[in-house]
Amino acid sequence: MFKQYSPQTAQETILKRVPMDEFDVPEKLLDSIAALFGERLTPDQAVARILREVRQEGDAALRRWTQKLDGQSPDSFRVPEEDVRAALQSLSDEELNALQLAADRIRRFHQAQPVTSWFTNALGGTLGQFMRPIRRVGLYIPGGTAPLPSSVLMSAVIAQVAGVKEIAIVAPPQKQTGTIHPSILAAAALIGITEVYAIGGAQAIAALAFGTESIPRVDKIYGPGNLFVALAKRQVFGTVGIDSVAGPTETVVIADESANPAWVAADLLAQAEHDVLASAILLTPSESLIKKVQEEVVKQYNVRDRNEILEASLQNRSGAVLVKDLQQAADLANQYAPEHLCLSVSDPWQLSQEIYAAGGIFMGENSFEVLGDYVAGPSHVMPTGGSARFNSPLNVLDFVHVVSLVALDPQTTRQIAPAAAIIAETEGLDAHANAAKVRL
Ligand SMILES: NC(=O)c1ccc[n+]([C@@H]2O[C@H](COP(=O)([O-])OP(=O)(O)OC[C@H]3O[C@@H](n4cnc5c(N)ncnc54)[C@H](O)[C@@H]3O)[C@@H](O)[C@H]2O)c1
Ligand SMILES: N[C@H](CO)Cc1c[nH]c[nH+]1
Ligand SMILES: [Zn+2]
Repeated sequence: MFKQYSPQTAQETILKRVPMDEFDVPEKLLDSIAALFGERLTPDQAVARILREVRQEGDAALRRWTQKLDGQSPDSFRVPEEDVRAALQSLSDEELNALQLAADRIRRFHQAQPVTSWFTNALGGTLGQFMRPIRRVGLYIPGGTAPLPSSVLMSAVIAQVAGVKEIAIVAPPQKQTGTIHPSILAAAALIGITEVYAIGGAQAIAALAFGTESIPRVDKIYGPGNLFVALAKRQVFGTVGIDSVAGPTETVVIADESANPAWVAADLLAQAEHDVLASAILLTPSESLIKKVQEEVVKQYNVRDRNEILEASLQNRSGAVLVKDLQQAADLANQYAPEHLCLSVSDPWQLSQEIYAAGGIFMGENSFEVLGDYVAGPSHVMPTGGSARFNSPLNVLDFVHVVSLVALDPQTTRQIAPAAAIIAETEGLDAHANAAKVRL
């Protein structure tokens, strides 16, 4: 169930990075797409069709796809504000306290992030950069396999820290109740957000990107989601901003003999339960640790009711790789650029010096990854699919943008305008040159 690989076979299989639209999608998922769309389409093609239809037809297409994919035909997508607030009653004090603790830690962590406007007088007059919050943002909250109220906090609190004025949340309606899971609504209410829409998947991303009769479009879309959500975000980029591609969860654990095999197995299983396309990979120079982890995986496998998902994700994109040494483990991890990288080794600080491509590094067994999912402080919305080579976990900078400020004094203007005129003439742009010369 949790196979062993050599570094070479791992690189050809579980560690191989392919663009998201070329994912080796399980046959069962392709069959479900064919049944839903009436023809055999790749996930990327299916997403393109949903986006096109919502863009052209607005709410009508949104309703049609919500019916097809989530089995609901709502009169209105907006969850009434009183229902959002009332959801707080659905949680126990214990649950509310845990969410409050998480929200407080996420807020304090992000308030410590330096994000400041700055100015200089060194170039004549004043030049600088204003940091301005993005005006209206849309946050996707996953809810297909499991409702994730933690994702509300892991994105919305950061938007609040950045000073975003309008925050809209979308999450899929539950098949059983026809509306969003109350824990998601309660997490929104807990931090004072009440603009919530019960739509999910690619159709929700389309609504946020293009706007519909009932959903005003946003300036930038954030948040994690399954393959359909991630592909949709990628396809609408340009029409709106997106944070990053935060698709199916990935965890790499680098472990040595000092690691506790039961804990390593628990951490791998935890992330494998997210999605049939999730990946959970162990890199270790210890064959005996692999054996023990494999035994533990089997022992701990019966985690609640997620066996079907676990089985698929452990088969598809997961496994243990027997490496030569920890340096080779670090090299493979850097090539793969996982969302989460857990260092269950005797000296994680030393090994961390070798790592340059990962969404987040979890140092040693006290800092296990599930704490990062919920309460540590940094956002759990992290880049996947290899995009951790160039993207970052969600943070305050994602919710602001730079506006340049040019306020020159007359003396500097006179001094630099001739150079502007010369460059304009070099470019053959006479009107530009003229605009500089008429000042001289
Ligand atoms: N990278 C991160 O930071 C991060 C964080 C949290 C969660 N995640 C990931 O988020 C994902 C959550 O996925 P989920 O499925 O539970 O919820 P989801 O809300 O992302 O997706 C559910 C929606 O997918 C659409 N959908 C389902 N099957 C479809 C099909 N065959 N064709 C077209 N659309 C279809 C439906 O509209 C449904 O509403 C997981 O992959 C998890 O690993 C990632
Ligand atoms: N592991 C996910 C990030 O990839 C975040 C999450 C939410 N709830 C549980 N886990
Ligand atoms: Zn998780």
